[in-house]
Amino acid sequence: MRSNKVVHIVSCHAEGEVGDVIVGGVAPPPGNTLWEQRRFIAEDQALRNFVLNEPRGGVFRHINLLVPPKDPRATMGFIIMEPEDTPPMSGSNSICVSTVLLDSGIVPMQEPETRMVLEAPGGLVNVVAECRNGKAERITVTNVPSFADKLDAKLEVEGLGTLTVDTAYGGDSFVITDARALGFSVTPDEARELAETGIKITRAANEQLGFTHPENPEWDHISFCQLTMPVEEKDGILHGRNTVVIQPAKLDRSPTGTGCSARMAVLHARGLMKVGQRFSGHSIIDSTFNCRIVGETTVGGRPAIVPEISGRAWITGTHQVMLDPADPWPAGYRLADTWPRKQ
Ligand SMILES: O=C(O)[C@H]1NCC[C@@H]1O
Repeated sequence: MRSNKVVHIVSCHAEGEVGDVIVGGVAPPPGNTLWEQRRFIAEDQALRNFVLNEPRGGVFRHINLLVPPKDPRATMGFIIMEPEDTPPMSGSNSICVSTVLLDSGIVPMQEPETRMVLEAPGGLVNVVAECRNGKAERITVTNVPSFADKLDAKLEVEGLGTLTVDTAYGGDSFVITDARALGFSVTPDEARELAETGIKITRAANEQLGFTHPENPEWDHISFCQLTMPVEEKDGILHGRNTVVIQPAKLDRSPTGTGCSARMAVLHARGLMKVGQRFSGHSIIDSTFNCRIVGETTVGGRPAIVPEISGRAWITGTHQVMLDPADPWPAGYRLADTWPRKQ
């Protein structure tokens, strides 16, 4: 066996969505801020291609790179690599990162509760981990401020007609629309069609509505389409099933922490959710994130909420990803059978 590169990865998933964590073998990328380091990773593509492309990765995979924090309040920084994007923040990935940091002993665990601050490219997030018998059993993340952008916008989508949609930011940018109006009930048998429909909606939303984060103009597109089932109230808690379509055309297996944050921002903007109220987001595989609005704030002068998301993650393995110097595909490859062109 020979290799001129070894990347050490602890694999993990949060409520079904893969969020592997690089714990060694990669030097911190250049940059004075986490955002500049994120930009380097996104533009350079070398690490992204090495770990995400086949034969080492695949379209189902998200990988997080641990980096020393730039902000002295944070214990650790992390840069999220999704199949096509290198986003400001991610709910499932932040839950995986927290779990790997604690369960693998990188950050000392305190039972029954460990608190830490993590630095994502999109800002600081507070983490409270419920820990028992050496395992971080539940991770609660106070997400970055989230806000509704456009409510009840009209969107023309080829083959679907005129849809009514909302756009919102919850650590990443969303177009949100009613799944039932499109004939879906968000069940696993619909997965392929949901993914193809969501990608069409995201493309149309980027062409017709657009999005620019008011305090970070570099985040200037809509990343995801969230297809939602109606909200129902049970015992004072709002419940909502959804699926989130990730570029190039895959569904989030988790209820999507940034998506639940964006949805709560929309509910709050409509007066349908107040500070302190709880929302349970349910995914296409019936996993759950317990969410809450913990406060109100502003982003670039517009009303915003401070969302909390809570879920569980489990380590699935460890890997040493290597490169044989004779491998003819050192950057790997993508084929459109599983990895369609980004739209
Ligand atoms: O939970 C989330 O926010 C994410 N899951 C994968 C894609 C999103 O970043």
